[in-house]
Amino acid sequence: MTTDPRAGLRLVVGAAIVDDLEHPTRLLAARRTEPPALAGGWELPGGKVDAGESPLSAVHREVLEELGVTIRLGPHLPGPLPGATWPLGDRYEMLVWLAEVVDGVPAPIEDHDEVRWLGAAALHDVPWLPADLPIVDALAARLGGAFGGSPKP
Ligand SMILES: Nc1nc2c([nH]c(=O)n2[C@H]2C[C@H](O)[C@@H](COP(=O)(O)OP(=O)(O)OP(=O)(O)O)O2)c(=O)[nH]1
Repeated sequence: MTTDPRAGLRLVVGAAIVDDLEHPTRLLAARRTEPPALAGGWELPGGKVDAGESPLSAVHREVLEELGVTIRLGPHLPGPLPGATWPLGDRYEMLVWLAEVVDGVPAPIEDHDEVRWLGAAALHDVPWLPADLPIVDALAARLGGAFGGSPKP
């Protein structure tokens, strides 16, 4: 018998908020304040899907709670796991959508102390949480190089 090493991962949802879904030039990054082990790391706004909640409801709820904005979702940014999710360590997997703001101005209301719009040249200027690095690289590729890619070794 085989066991799926990813079975039982808790689902997290994340929004890759860009300035314009049709013509993206900047990505919104948010700096975490909690827990201490992750504080100071930059991430996509989002969070855990609550019991009985749909992933769609969860991503809208989390972004509104954290940044005070309403978003419109674009396509998924598919990850490598079976559900097109991205691995976040060995406890979580994250479903990511591209998104844009339709109401409000993003502010670090809850769980973050800074938000920043990153253009192509600055995409890797912030210390992303380790699990987010491949996601940021995929965003760069997906968006046609508008954001640039990882620095070449
Ligand atoms: N939201 C989010 N979480 C991420 C990212 N990258 C990453 O490793 N994580 C981790 C951090 C956490 O361990 C976990 C998500 O939990 P969270 O703390 O954001 O969830 P939440 O807002 O529902 O928090 P809580 O109410 O349970 O405290 O995934 C990311 O880009 N966005």
